Order: sequence, then C-alpha cells, then structure tokens
Amino acid sequence: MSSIFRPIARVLQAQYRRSVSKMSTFNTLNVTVPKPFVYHVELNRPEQLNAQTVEMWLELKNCFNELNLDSNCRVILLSGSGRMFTAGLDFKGAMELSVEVGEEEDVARKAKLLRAAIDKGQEAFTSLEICSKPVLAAVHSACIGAGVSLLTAADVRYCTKDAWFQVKEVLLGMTCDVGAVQRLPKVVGAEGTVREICYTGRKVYADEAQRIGLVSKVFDDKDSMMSSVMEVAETIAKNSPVAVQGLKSSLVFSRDHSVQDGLMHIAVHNQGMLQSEDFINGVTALAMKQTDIKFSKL
Ligand SMILES: CCC/C=C/C=C/C(=O)SCCNC(=O)CCNC(=O)[C@H](O)C(C)(C)COP(=O)(O)OP(=O)(O)OC[C@H]1O[C@@H](n2cnc3c(N)ncnc32)[C@H](O)[C@@H]1OP(=O)(O)O
Repeated sequence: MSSIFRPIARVLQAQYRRSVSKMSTFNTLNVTVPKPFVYHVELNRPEQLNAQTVEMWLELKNCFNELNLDSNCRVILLSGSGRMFTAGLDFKGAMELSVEVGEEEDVARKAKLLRAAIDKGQEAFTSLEICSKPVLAAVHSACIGAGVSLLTAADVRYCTKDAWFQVKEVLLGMTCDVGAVQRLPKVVGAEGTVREICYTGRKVYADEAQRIGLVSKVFDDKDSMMSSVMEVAETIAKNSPVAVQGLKSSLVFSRDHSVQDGLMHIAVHNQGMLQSEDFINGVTALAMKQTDIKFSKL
C-alpha cells in the first residue's frame, strides 16, 4: 500500500474495530470477526469436547440475538474449537439437573425444572433460525446428540471427511427434544432415512451425510474447510444485506408453510424492500455494467 494511504487505512481500521467491539464476551463461546461483516462463533469448551451446558445454551441464544441486531454482521460461521465440533449434552450438567429434580417431591415441580432446561436448549438452537443472517456450520470430527439439533438450525452445513453425526438420544433412554426430530426431516427430506437414524442412534459418517443432504460439501481437513467456508461467507457478505436477510426470512417461512402462503409472505415483504436503496443501486449498477457494488450496513 502506498504510504499516502496508510494513515487513512489505519483510521478506517480503528473505526472498524471500534464499531465491532460492542459484542458481549462469553464463557463458552469465542466470537471473532475474521473479515468485514463475517462473524465467527466457535463453541469453546475444548477440554470437554464442546459438550453443551445450560450456560452454553443461554450464551448461544444471547449471541445470536445480538448478531441478529448487529449491522456489522452479515453472515456467521459456526464451528467448534479443539478436537471435536461437539460431544452433545454435557453429562455433568445433566447429572446435576437429575439431582435437582430428585430433590423435588412433587411431579409438577420436577416437570417444571425439566421443562425449563428443555426450553433453554430449544431456544438456543431456534435463535440461529430467528437470526436474520445466514449461519454456515462447519463440523470437524464428531457432532453428537444436541449437536445435531444445533446443526440442523443452521442454514448450510459442511464437514471434514473424518466427521460423524449421531442422534444419540435414544441410546440414553430419551426422546430427542431440542430440534433434530423437527428439523432433520426438513433438511434431509428422506423421512425413512431420518427415522432409521433416530430410532437406531447409529453414526452417520461424512460420505452418507453428504449423500442424504445433511452437509453440502466434505473437505479433507478442518483448515481447508474453514478457508472454503470463509470464501462462501465473504461472497454472501458482499451481497445486499436487504436481499440476503429477505431470502433467509422467505426460505424459513416457506419451509413451514404452503407455496401460496410463502408467495404472499414474500410479496408483502418485497412491496416494502423493493423501495430500498439496495435494489435501486443494484439495478443501476447492472445497467451500467458495474460489478463491485458496496451496500450500506443494515
Ligand atoms: C434437557 C436435555 C435435552 C438435551 C438432550 C441432549 C442429549 C444428547 O446430546 S445425547 C449425547 C450425549 N453425548 C454423548 O453421549 C457423548 C459422550 N462422549 C463420548 O462418547 C466420548 O467422549 C467421545 C466419543 C465424544 C470422545 O471420546 P474420546 O475417547 O476421544 O474422548 P474422552 O476421553 O471420552 O473425552 C475427553 C474429555 O471430554 C469429556 N467429555 C466427553 N463428552 C462429554 C460430555 N457429553 N459431557 C461432558 N464431558 C464430556 C470427557 O469426560 C473427557 O474429560 P476428562 O475426563 O476431564 O479428560
């Protein structure tokens, strides 16, 4: 870079750092901004193989709610630190909850405690879907139990060739209750395959995960996965945030409604959003054969 521009670049970088430094910090998550408009959320309990505690669920919910409102964020990468994506529900936390439940005499009080924990898990994973920014999940090694529920709430999934997935709850004597049963059939489509995976609790390895559509692409290792997923994220981040967030809202709504309802939803959305400067600038750039449009924050 020419020396004339260096001071300007420094000021811009400082402004950029200041504008992204408002994000909360978390005990169980590591949140960074590797590229402009690209946020990286890492599950960060590596010693426990990113096993999920109630604290992690609360932090996931708070994190994705914050990112939803953060105009510096246009796309989110989700991965796990250490040697595994996630080992699912934290068994120490689960045992503590059983003790707490055991201390209550009455069935209604016991149920209330259990319901609160289930709700926290469900809300944590649903926050990825409520978040208007696309979430790209990158799985290495294992994704077990509650991990699959988390994963199916992401927009796009990738994995390494050594990855495996397991809806393991049935092997623990419980019905999976935090999202995989509801979302996996919508992600994979093949209902019989999903039921077999859930009823048996068997492992699904990377090649099958790709074949059934659980992941979009399989990579040789974590490094190559992260750099490719980062490229996808950067491409999304360059697009109009009005258009991308409208797409997510329409895709999620249309998945759960009839075609006619989905069409009505996007018509109402776009009667407003086609008045946005993003559309005007996009069409003008197209007419003038300009390719590099910079869209304002949203
Ligand atoms: C209201 C609740 C709704 C939600 C329900 C959700 C249910 C589920 O998620 S079901 C799935 C539960 N998870 C499991 O069954 C996985 C248990 N872990 C394993 O099978 C193995 O650890 C694994 C195959 C993942 C890895 O094996 P490896 O030999 O490579 O490592 P380990 O020596 O076993 O583990 C290393 C340290 O990590 C700790 N750890 C592993 N899993 C968990 C976990 N789920 N919760 C808490 N901690 C976990 C393990 O204890 C080791 O720690 P340390 O002994 O201190 O070194």
